[in-house]
Amino acid sequence: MDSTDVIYQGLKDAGINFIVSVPCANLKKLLNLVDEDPEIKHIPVTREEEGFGICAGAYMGGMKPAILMQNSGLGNSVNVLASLIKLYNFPILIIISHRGTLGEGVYGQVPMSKATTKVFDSLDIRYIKVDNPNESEKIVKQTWDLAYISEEPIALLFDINYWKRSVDE
Ligand SMILES: O=C(O)C(=O)CS(=O)(=O)O
Repeated sequence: MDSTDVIYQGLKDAGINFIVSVPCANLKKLLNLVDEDPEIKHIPVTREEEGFGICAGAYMGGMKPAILMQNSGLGNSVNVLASLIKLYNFPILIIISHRGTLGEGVYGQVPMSKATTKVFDSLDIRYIKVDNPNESEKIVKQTWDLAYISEEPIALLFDINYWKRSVDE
């Protein structure tokens, strides 16, 4: 198991069965695991705001939704998060590849990196920075469970160095 496998296992433990995604290089393996899983309906989308709307509909249809995205897409999602997801209390597990953090090589990733937590704070959306892959499976499951009972979206932030860390076997 590596740092991606434990996130995937947490999604399975949580019973997440509907996932939308906008790709990021750091999510490549997770996207493949999700796409190959017959128990998960995977919908790749072109913009994160579209994905949040689809997750809302899936939840109303009885599914347990998550979105896999890069933090840069949070900028595309402010209105849908405020005016639909938060307003009508949709639980969504938000798995974020947090780019622009230590080790980032792409300058264009820096502005949204600094804005990410401020945007979540302004929207009153809880977020958890996950640094230790050994805790990821439990955190992913518990975060969905908390999102579900509190009827709200909750984000997990995985920075650039997270994906380089190993899991204690
Ligand atoms: O591939 C990605 O994850 C990107 O966002 C493009 S780049 O910022 O890595 O160039």
